[in-house]
Amino acid sequence: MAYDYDTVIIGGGPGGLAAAYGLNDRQHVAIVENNLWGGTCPNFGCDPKKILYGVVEHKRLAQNFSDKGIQSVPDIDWGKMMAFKRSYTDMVPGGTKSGLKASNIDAIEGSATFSDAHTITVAGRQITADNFVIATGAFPARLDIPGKELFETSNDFLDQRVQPKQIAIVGAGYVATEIANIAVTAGVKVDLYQHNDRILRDYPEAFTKKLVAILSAKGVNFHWNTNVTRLAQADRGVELTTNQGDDVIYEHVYTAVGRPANTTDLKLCAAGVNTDRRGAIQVDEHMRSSAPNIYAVGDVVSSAMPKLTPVASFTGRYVAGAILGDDATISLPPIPHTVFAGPELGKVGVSLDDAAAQPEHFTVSTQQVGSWYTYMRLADKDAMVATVTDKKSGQLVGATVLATNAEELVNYFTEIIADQKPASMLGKHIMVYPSVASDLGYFYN
Ligand SMILES: Cc1cc2nc3c(=O)[nH]c(=O)nc-3n(C[C@H](O)[C@H](O)[C@H](O)COP(=O)(O)OP(=O)(O)OC[C@H]3O[C@@H](n4cnc5c(N)ncnc54)[C@H](O)[C@@H]3O)c2cc1C
Ligand SMILES: NC(=O)c1ccc[n+]([C@@H]2O[C@H](COP(=O)([O-])OP(=O)(O)OC[C@H]3O[C@@H](n4cnc5c(N)ncnc54)[C@H](O)[C@@H]3O)[C@@H](O)[C@H]2O)c1
Repeated sequence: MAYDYDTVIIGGGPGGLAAAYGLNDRQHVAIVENNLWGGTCPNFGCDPKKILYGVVEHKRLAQNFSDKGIQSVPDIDWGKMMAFKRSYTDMVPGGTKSGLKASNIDAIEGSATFSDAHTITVAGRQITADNFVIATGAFPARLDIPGKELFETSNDFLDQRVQPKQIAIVGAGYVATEIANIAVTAGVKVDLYQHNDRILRDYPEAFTKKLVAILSAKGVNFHWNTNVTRLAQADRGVELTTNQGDDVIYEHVYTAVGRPANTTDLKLCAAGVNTDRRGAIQVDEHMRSSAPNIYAVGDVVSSAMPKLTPVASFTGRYVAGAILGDDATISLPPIPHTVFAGPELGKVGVSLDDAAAQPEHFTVSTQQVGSWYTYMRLADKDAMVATVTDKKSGQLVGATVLATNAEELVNYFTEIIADQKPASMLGKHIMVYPSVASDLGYFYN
């Protein structure tokens, strides 16, 4: 049977785009998007977040140097900071769409729903394809409480035109920590409500406790072991009630309690695509769903794979190869993570908790590096680095870093771990001195 396309991709974010650009040389390809071309990362995620982060980091660094030659700490002009962000984000959807056009990929606008495994409907038009790739990402969850429609999301925060005086954030994961840091550094009063007593549960507690102390010193007011039970519209904002008896009015209350897969409107059952109980698409080791011609990539997938842009792109490229006939199963390289929280907290490979639980296999070395030259000159007294080495092979297998520019050090560690180099190779090359890379040798010698 002749289909309209060889492959149609649903979702124009990093995962979908990587799949489309992996196929367009060899196949007739279309991609469907129901919001902004480019998806979450460049429009509502990583990129705008890091633009705002770059601005507020100047204030944090100036504060660190306030008794070291910097005479006045700058104020942040929120409106100009947001305009700077928009000077980037405003270009993203148009630029993405023209790139698709130039590459002969049909860019179709509207929401896709399946009517069978080879047919979708978009804006009333039926489109058929031999293969589909679902790359619809994730959406911000809201607690199921009275007034939940009053929650705003990280999308709203990243496009907040006027500087608020006082906001509440619910949750203490990646999104909450990063927007709390941007807001508080810019001069907003921030209350953060967390249902248990820690932030960033996937990071070691010794590191997250330090980060909590740093964020508290900046002014973030943590409400631990507190459940938000109700939101209500008030004259001057939103009234937030908790099980601890708090009753406070905020200009904005942001939800940051996780991002479930975005599948509710796809009518997946019509195509025979199975999901887990949270709606994420189940795939095999070829990223293929329960319908053999339908694949899934990126944040929409049900798996332990981290929900990050480079992972979405990696899985998109992998699926393009699988559709073109490569039958190798997917194998992910070590995946680095970083929370941009002023300073950064990053990690890669074997976690400190897993290493500590297997002392016969791993050596953990934790170093307070605030007095090292690199961090001393950045006035980063809290800097801390832990490495995990495999006892038998001597290879570096994991690292966790809390420091200014941690993401750069984590990237170096990622290369060394991915290349399966012995830890003793760290620092064997000549690096620019002084730099983050020129410290590598010190972690082992
Ligand atoms: C505030 C924030 C900060 C982040 N920061 C980082 C970071 O620093 N580093 C990092 O690696 N990751 C970060 N992430 C995560 C990153 O943005 C995601 O992992 C990445 O965007 C996932 O890509 P994706 O292609 O799977 O999904 P998405 O980028 O979400 O793209 C999915 C697309 O599908 C579209 N869509 C959905 N349903 C349909 C439908 N039925 N029909 C047509 N189109 C549809 C959506 O509109 C969307 O454009 C951040 C996320 C957030 C929210
Ligand atoms: N720098 C980055 O790489 C970056 C930045 C932002 C987002 N992301 C990605 O987006 C994903 C989603 O981020 P997120 O912060 O929304 O999720 P998250 O999983 O990181 O954090 C969710 C938070 O909500 C809390 N929570 C969960 N259920 C709750 C409930 N019922 N009541 C109250 N609190 C509850 C959790 O304890 C946790 O603190 C991340 O896992 C990450 O993959 C990455």
